[in-house]
Amino acid sequence: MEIRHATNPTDFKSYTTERLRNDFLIDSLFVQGEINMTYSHYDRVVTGGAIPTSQSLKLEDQETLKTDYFLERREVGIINIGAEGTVLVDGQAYTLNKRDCLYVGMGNKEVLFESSNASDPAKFYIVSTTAHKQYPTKKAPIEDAEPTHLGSDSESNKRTIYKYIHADGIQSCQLMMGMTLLEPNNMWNTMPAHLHDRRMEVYLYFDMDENSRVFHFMGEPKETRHLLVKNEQAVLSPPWSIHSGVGTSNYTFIWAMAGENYTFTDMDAVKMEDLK
Ligand SMILES: O=C[C@H](O)[C@@H](O)CC(=O)C(=O)O
Ligand SMILES: [Zn+2]
Repeated sequence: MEIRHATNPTDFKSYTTERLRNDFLIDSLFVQGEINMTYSHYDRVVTGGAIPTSQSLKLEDQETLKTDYFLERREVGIINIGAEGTVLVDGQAYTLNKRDCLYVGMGNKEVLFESSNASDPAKFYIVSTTAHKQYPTKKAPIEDAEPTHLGSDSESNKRTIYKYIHADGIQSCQLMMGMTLLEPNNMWNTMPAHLHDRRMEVYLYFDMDENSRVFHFMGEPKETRHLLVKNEQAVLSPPWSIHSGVGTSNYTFIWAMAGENYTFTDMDAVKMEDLK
């Protein structure tokens, strides 16, 4: 598992493009036949991708976690962004179609990923956080997620936020997870921007063409930077950073949060005049 250390906003000001990408961009999550994970020291969030083909893939990394099994002291949210697949949780099978979410609680010893068709595999996006008690394993298709309609055509940010794992949905210790779908011809997310110094966040951008890019904006409001993000790449957002993006064409993204509180609406809006 790759380790990403935390940084502070003062040092961040001097970072080059290369340093920004090394620290905050997760550029190869999804590789056929592999499970790839990145461990961030922001709230100890593990971000991963798994594309099982002919063989199943197992959620594990004892060497990094030094626990007997992955979910000994953790919980995990899984969203399939590929074709149909199955997650086996201690032998219990959960079939996930594209955009279905599965929460697996602390204490489950074995989590296996499988694709229904090796030539058209599932793509499991994984976000795991530390946990202190077991909540029930639960599956939710996007239809069961709570929708919030935001934005407008005139601002090019008309979109729907679907919350899967949150206070009024699938219960967890600290993980919050959902998906934001932009309406066709709408390219902006999360603008006006916000902060929540109580929680870090991870964005996964997907459903993009090979040559499309998202300009993802980060940094303190008065000191912004950007990352060029391709299809199926993720960005780690420090608690002190804005997290907003604009695409060269349409895209979808999954957001996940962890930290001090469990209040989705706890966001400090950034005034346009304060953005630099
Ligand atoms: O803290 C919450 C997260 O940044 C996202 O939910 C924002 C988002 O999906 C959007 O505005 O489209
Ligand atoms: Zn946010």
